[in-house]
Amino acid sequence: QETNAVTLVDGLEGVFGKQDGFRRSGAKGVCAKGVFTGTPAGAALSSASAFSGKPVPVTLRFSVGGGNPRAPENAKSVRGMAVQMELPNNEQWLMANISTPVFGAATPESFQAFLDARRPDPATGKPDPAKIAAATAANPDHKIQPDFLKTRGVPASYGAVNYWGVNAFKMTNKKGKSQMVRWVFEPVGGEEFLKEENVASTPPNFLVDELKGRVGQIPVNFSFVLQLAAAGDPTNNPTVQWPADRKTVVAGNLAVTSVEDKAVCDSINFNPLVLPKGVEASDDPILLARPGAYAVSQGRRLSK
Ligand code: HEM
Repeated sequence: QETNAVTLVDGLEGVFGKQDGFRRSGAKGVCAKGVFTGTPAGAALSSASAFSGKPVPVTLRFSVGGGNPRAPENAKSVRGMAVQMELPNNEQWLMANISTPVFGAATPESFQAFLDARRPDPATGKPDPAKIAAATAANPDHKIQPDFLKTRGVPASYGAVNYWGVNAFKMTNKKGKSQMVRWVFEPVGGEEFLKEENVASTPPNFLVDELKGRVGQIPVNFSFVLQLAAAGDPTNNPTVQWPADRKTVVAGNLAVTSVEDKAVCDSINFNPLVLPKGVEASDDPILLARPGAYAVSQGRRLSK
């Protein structure tokens, strides 16, 4: 069977159920506003106006990975931060970043197999462990993201965890020089995780109030860090990290300034291929599969 935008969203609905009105992934979340300010080091890599040094208004959406609108937040699951920058000349830069440096599958076909194996068995209402084991054996890339999550705690705040872009992108500067990059938003105050002994007693819905409190009390800032590929680093596999010693550049700062009503984000589809001049997609098949699936999900959630 062919894998496409519809089969992928059907796969998400198969795992999480049809949750009318909610995103088919990142279903549980909260909207926010902020300001992005680029650095000269960013401008040296990309001609994008985001790096002009002038403050850029942004709409943000923080979320919990997956299609469950009631997902518990005291769990070692994926957190998301989606970003919509409003740039001059009607340009936008949209991103949807996650709290792991890798994705759960290397290709759309492998992600389809990951989802299909986790669809609950109608007889038991639960996924069949044998099907999951068979899918993992056939697709060893399924192990990489869960293995990473096991090495981390439960994020203590939407405002204090790293958010990686995961997919590779191409940046081109004013001189026409191009460089493949990956990015990560790193909280300026460092990452914060719940103490193991406090996880069980932490309420399953603490993240929105925590973020409101944090934004009201302290600056909530992230550094926007670019990792520069060297020759031969793969740009088409979101489960393979580049070596940790690759050069990094602080290309900007993101300040989260307010928490907003859900409605502010409902109409936004954080299509990661809406890019400004100076930034282009890589050949990563997962990246290229995302816009179609997001559009199918958006159509379904806005119509029902
Ligand atoms: C083929 C692979 C993927 C598929 C099929 C997929 C599918 C989806 C869908 C259907 C949505 C809901 C969109 C909406 O209703 O507006 C979504 C949201 C999201 N995805 Fe993906 N995704 C994929 C890969 C990724 C990757 C690689 C990342 C991270 C780099 C990512 C991060 C996110 C985030 C953070 C959200 C929530 C965005 C928001 O707040 O609106 N996804 N994804």
